[in-house]
Amino acid sequence: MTDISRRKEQAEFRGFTESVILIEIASWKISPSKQRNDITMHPNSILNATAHFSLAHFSFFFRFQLSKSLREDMAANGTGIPTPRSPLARILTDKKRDAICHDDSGKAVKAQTIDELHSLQRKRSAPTTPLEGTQGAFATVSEDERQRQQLQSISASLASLTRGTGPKVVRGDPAAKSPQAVSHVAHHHVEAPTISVSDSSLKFTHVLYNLSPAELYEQAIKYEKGSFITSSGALATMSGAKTGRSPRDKRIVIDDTTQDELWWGKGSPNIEIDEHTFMVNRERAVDYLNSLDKVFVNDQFLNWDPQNRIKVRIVSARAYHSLFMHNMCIRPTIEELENFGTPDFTIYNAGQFPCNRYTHYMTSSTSIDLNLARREMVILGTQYAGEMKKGLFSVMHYLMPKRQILSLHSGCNMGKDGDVALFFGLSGTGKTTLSTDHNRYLIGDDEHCWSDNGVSNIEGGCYAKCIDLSREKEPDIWNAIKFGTVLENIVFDEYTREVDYADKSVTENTRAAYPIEYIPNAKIPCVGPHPKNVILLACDAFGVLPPVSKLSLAQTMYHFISGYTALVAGTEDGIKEPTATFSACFGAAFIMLHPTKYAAMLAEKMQKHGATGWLVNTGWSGGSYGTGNRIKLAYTRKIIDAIHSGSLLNATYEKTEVFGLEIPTAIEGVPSEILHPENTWGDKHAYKNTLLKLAGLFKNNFETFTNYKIGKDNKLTEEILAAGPNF
Ligand SMILES: Nc1ncnc2c1ncn2[C@@H]1O[C@H](COP(=O)(O)OP(=O)(O)O)[C@@H](O)[C@H]1O
Ligand SMILES: C=C(OP(=O)(O)O)C(=O)O
Ligand SMILES: [Ca+2]
Ligand SMILES: [Mn+2]
Repeated sequence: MTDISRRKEQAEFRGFTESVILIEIASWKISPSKQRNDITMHPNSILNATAHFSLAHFSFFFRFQLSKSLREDMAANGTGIPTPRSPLARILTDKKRDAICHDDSGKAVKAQTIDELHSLQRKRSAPTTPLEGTQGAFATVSEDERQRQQLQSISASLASLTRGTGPKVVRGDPAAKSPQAVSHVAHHHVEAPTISVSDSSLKFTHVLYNLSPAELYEQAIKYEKGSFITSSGALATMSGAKTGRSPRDKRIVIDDTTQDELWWGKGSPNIEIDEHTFMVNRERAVDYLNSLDKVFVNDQFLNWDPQNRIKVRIVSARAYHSLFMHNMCIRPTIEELENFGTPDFTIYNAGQFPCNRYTHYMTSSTSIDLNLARREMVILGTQYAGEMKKGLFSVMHYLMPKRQILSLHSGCNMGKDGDVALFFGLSGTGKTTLSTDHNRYLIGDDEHCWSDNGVSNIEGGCYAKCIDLSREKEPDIWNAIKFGTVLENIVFDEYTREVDYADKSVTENTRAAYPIEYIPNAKIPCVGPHPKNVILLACDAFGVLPPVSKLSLAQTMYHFISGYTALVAGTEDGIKEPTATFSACFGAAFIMLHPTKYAAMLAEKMQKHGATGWLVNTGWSGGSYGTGNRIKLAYTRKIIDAIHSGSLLNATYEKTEVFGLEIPTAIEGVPSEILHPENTWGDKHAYKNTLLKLAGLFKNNFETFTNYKIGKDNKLTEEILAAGPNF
């Protein structure tokens, strides 16, 4: 049914119900009834009440229910006249005061005014830790003092670095004029600046600190255009002009330390800016945020490994951003929040405000700037929330390797026997889909750390692609899209608020961000033992990589450093060719050090813990994009099952030409003929040409890495160089 005809039908249906009820009410009015005395509410009152509702247009469902039962009744008694009985609950009238109805069913509410009545609705949260005992830094301070310190810390975050003082901050929504908020005003400013400084120093910045999802929903719906509640309870939002990340606008401050430590130059995601430019953008963001009525502040954690937890503060202007990060970072308990102290890293998200293109190094109106020395990130000119998530991931790619911990752009899950699998892959290759597995515990879908103690998730939530999402194929993700979940850039039915996941009108990159515990078999805390399987996912739109191959350690390293995937050319007209992407470590956009540093750590850990590497093609089979088809998700899941169970380790293998990949001859639940891609191609000549073409692309890409040594071992370096395609 088209949208227009559906709406027309809905309108007609409403019109129909409306006329039915008017007829019904009219017939009630004229029908004499013996039992009239028993009807405790005069039908005229019903008439008046209903007519009133009808005019107000609020009572659609009420009226629908009423008219439906009346229609059923008329059909049942065959008279066309409803049996005069009240469809509503009985209300007893006072016999003595005839014809006057009053409700004496309950006690009167203890309130003199409507405002007083409404003040009863919300009970104060009982958040505070008992002050006695060993509760950390704040154990000896009063609740007032603790709140003062917290506001001072936020004021310090928001301070202009040229004016020397922080803004005056006050807790709470400026729209809610509660006496408590006013009392904070008097006590909690940082310093009293004189009027000569500037008008901005006279103004208060209201801080909405770690709001709950319900509060953030209210903020979003009240103040942010494009915020709606969908039929499943998720919050639909729009990210504005940018519906994906802007890697070319990412900038890293180059200083004496980062100059030597980071990966710069060809292939690197790190484009430099100087310290001064960072400060210019930081000031721009801070001034913008302080000019607003209110800002959102989230204090949260990264990394479930308690020894390597990072405290992050996110200052943003939108409830959307605050709820997104609430879902994506680890949520502190009330006690943890009270003892939060100073953050290790701060994001200033002024995404609605552009950067100034007259500023040095700026090539567009968008800038995402990272300053590792200051431990700060500034976002200007993009509201896409994924920038915050992946920006923090970049930070972890710097901080963790310094502690000998490997940071991984991978999904991760664990079987009932404690067998852990990692799923590496670029965007859209299946990390989220395949790590979310009903038969296994989900540790995380995107960002992990591998330390001497095992694996830990960096995040507290998942960020799933929603395009063409179906309940049947991905039930756990489908069911996670409920109250609390942020749905970005999706399209929904105006009336029913049902999401149309097939609709790409806004973007193909529609997303859902939800807390990890929305997945029923999430492993909380999100940590696990050392991985047994390392699965490299490539969505090969050329259709020449096998659905699965077993890799040697050298091959695993070769493919890890290559980081290949091929995306379909997209929906644009005329472009038929798949486009190969090589992204070192399956996440070149986020790594900070040279790829070989991560590769060396991965090799060492895989060797030490005896993990097996696998290459899984979640892309095309039977021809390239345009001729063949994407490998069925059900088959990929069977392949992954066989890896997890260990049965694939013992399969019979044959070696492919060119890439030298070991491919199994049979897997339970997967048609054997698809396991060798050549079998699925009608045109064998085309297959060979495409295979050679892809091999050439691999070779070209790897040239940049041929001069590097991987780890301390010359032997491994040579093996890795030999592990690429041979032709
Ligand atoms: N054979 C397959 N294996 C994995 N994903 C598939 C397959 N076929 C289709 N898909 C779709 O591809 C997308 C993979 O995206 P996702 O798991 O979010 O990737 P990532 O987390 O790596 O960015 C999902 O929309 C999924 O439904
Ligand atoms: C959020 C992202 O991750 P992924 O697509 O890998 O899930 C991203 O790349 O912007
Ligand atoms: Ca609260
Ligand atoms: Mn993902």
